[in-house]
Amino acid sequence: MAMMEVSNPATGEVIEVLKTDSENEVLEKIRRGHAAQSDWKRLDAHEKSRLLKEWSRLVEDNKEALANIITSESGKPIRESIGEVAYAKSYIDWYAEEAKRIYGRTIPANSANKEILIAKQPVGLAIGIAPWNFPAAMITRKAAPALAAGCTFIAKPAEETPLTTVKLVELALEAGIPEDVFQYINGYGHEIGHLFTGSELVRKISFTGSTEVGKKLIQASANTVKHVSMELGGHAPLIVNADADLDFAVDQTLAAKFRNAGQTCICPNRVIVHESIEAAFTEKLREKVAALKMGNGLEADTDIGPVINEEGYNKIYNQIREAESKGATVVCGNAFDTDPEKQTYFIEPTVLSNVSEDMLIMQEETFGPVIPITTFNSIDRAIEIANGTPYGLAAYFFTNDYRLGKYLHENLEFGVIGWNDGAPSAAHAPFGGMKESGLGREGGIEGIEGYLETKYISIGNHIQK
Ligand SMILES: NC(=O)c1ccc[n+]([C@@H]2O[C@H](COP(=O)([O-])OP(=O)(O)OC[C@H]3O[C@@H](n4cnc5c(N)ncnc54)[C@H](O)[C@@H]3O)[C@@H](O)[C@H]2O)c1
Ligand SMILES: N[C@@H](CC=O)C(=O)O
Repeated sequence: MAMMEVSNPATGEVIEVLKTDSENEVLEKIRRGHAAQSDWKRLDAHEKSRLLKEWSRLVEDNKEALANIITSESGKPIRESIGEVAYAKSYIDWYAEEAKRIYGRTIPANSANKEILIAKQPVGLAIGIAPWNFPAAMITRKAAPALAAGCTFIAKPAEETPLTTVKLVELALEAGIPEDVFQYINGYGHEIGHLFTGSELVRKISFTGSTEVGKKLIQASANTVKHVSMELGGHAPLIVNADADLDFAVDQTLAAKFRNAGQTCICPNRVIVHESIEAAFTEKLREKVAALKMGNGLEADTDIGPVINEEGYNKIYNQIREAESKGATVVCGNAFDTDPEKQTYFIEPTVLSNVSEDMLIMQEETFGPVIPITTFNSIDRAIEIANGTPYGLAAYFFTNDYRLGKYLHENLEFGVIGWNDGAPSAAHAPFGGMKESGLGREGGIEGIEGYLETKYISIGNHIQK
């Protein structure tokens, strides 16, 4: 029997040892999820809605416990984990309502004795594969619309953070959602992924994670032509124009960048500031960044926790060192506190200036607490830098000029835009990326569409008077 150790990235302590599902157990859960599909699909929409609302109530009642689990297994500061539970719950609340709003329509036919009706049906068993950086919200953002649409659902959490999913599923079952309707599978994605993509019983894969794994899943899903939605990596630009409200832009940059120690898919990774305000912006940012407290997320005053693991740490470390070797200036930070024996990896929040586009940090997703600052002197140049990436998830800009804002919005190739807003995510809005950042949208009315088939019936031979 294979076991999986879950440890706290801030202390290295093992929190729990979980059994992983064997190949047969994975296939059995898929079979059970598929078998439960027809009853769940038939359950009336108001009852599905009620069950989701009950799940939401239990999540609220258990928010401290859930937040503690999130912080213990991911290292995220506890304040942020409380925020993540509220964010995760907001998806359940939204889709509890949307369950009752899966509408069809009628189309005028091209003959008097015909009628065309359009209906929506659940796609079938869906598997939701989630990353470690938002272990609660990335599960509810998939499970809630799937269940609301009438799909049975299996959650596959990241190997670093399975305990949040275990608790969320326990609460869902306590709420009355039948156990074969909502299951989880525990295991290493690269070992069991082929069982999901290879099964004809799985009709949809909803994945959030790296672009590299997302591409593999799209390819492997082609054989059985599954529905896929892909929320993949990002490399968000943040543009600050000369007319921006500087203090506001600095505060929003700080909040957007250092959430979860910079390990958020929509964290600004490339700060592009008008050359006339670079010195003032950088100095204000330096002051605030230097005041952030790094430490164990379970301590209430921690602002920045550790990065998740050695691989993440090495990537960030190399990006900083490579930028320095090519002439970047360290404005603040650049200290490392690691204990490879305990597997704890802390990186002090760092700001780099004099950054150029040939540096790795401007080309690869960072997923860490580092802000590289570069400058522009014309808005088209800022757009060129911003769009110069295969990623297209989120972009931010700060300007009070309406016409400029509209121009930026039209020309930035990103699915989520924050205009004078460093926190654009919301359960009621369609989150997702362009280019290599993904396919499909999660949240909003769009977020349930990916779990629905569109079917039409053309009815002929009406009685003619
Ligand atoms: N676009 C978004 O909404 C969004 C949100 C959060 C994170 N992310 C991205 O996620 C990445 C960080 O998360 P990560 O390191 O956990 O990503 P990852 O791709 O390594 O893993 C994500 C999940 O995929 C599973 N997995 C890995 N290989 C698999 C395979 N071959 N088949 C099936 N499943 C497999 C893992 O077990 C994990 O559950 C970053 O690139 C980040 O930008 C994107
Ligand atoms: N931070 C994202 C998720 C990706 O990391 C969100 O705001 O939903």
